Amino acid sequence: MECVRANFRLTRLAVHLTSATRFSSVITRTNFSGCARSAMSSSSYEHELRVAVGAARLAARLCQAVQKKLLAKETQSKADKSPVTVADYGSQALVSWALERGIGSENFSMVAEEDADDLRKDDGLDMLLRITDLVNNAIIDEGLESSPILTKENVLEAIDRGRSQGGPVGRHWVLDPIDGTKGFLRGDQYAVALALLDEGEVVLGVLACPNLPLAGVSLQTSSGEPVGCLFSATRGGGTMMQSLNDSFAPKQVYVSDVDHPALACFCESFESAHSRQTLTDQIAKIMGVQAPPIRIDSQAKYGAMARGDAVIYMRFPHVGYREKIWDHAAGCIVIEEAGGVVRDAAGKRLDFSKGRYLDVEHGILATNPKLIDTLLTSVEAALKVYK
Ligand SMILES: Nc1ncnc2c1ncn2[C@@H]1O[C@H](COP(=O)(O)O)[C@@H](OP(=O)(O)O)[C@H]1O
Ligand SMILES: [Mg+2]
Ligand SMILES: [Mg+2]
Ligand SMILES: [Mg+2]
Repeated sequence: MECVRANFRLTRLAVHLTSATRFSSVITRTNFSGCARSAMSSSSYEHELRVAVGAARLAARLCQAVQKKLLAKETQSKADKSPVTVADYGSQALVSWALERGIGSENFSMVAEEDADDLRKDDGLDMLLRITDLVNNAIIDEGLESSPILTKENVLEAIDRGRSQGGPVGRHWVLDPIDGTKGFLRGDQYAVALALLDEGEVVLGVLACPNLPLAGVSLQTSSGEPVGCLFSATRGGGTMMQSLNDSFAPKQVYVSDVDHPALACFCESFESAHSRQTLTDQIAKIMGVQAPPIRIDSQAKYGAMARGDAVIYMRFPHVGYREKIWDHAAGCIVIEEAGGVVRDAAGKRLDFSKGRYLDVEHGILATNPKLIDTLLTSVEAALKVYK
């Protein structure tokens, strides 16, 4: 395994900095004139990137504060039985607030995982008050305002700005305020995942991963290592990684160029309910992958892969599950701009333009261009047996 790790390191090529990627965590209050807007719609998305990084970072700080002392009463069970915490809601409210402040409210559209329905009920009031406190404190701690500015009604509105249906026309922000809520509750990996869709294409993605080791994840990852990574990508601009607390400057990252399956390892969900791990074991076996999988929660996997920690990503939900765009949009561009390939099991690119859902054939795969054909052939062979 150590030899595999050494191989990963070799794939981390030259570090380079660009002015576009020297991010500031400050969120600017900007009202764009029509003229500024058309200049802004150039392909660089520099301003949007700066605002998105600031928003994701602000939300990640709230999540970190909550994860340290989460109480049982601060978690709800949604209609589909999945968990949602004060941090999921707080993160969504903060990102919504920060995006609107930085980008402007005209034509603002956001497709986000959470909504405020349960918080509007009588028994949601305690939780709403706690979220309102958390959000205001995060804004004050960041020095963005000097006193609380959001009422509980403002918080409800900010959360519910995420109800957009997305689609192929115009711009839509895509937010998973905490991806990997189960990992978050366990004290493991999670990510604040934010992407921008422009005319149906993902053009920007940010993944804030507060618990991801800076030095990389592997089967031997130990506790006590420095953690907290932020990945960001714009279409055509590459993928950058920096530390969440700014202790080192952004550097460009690349997927592994390992071209032999025997030297590759794959990553997948920690939760076996989220992906068919017996199927992925079979695919790995057919392919000739020898290392056991690295199992971690959330799109932190996409970030880890983008910097070469793992060579392959596989996700095969159980029959009947429909993927959502916020679970993959940011991760997908982070991998593609690091030189990787993301496909469904039929070899098609993921289409984020169809609304809130992401319809994929069987599952989602990612690897480098050298291994994608072998991976797809192995998937096809395994699916014939384990459909
Ligand atoms: N039965 C299921 N099958 C596949 N994915 C599921 C699932 N139930 C929940 N998920 C999704 O899996 C995401 C976590 O991904 P991972 O398995 O990579 O950690 C969850 O995101 P949230 O935690 O944002 O709800 C959720 O959207
Ligand atoms: Mg969820
Ligand atoms: Mg998610
Ligand atoms: Mg979530």
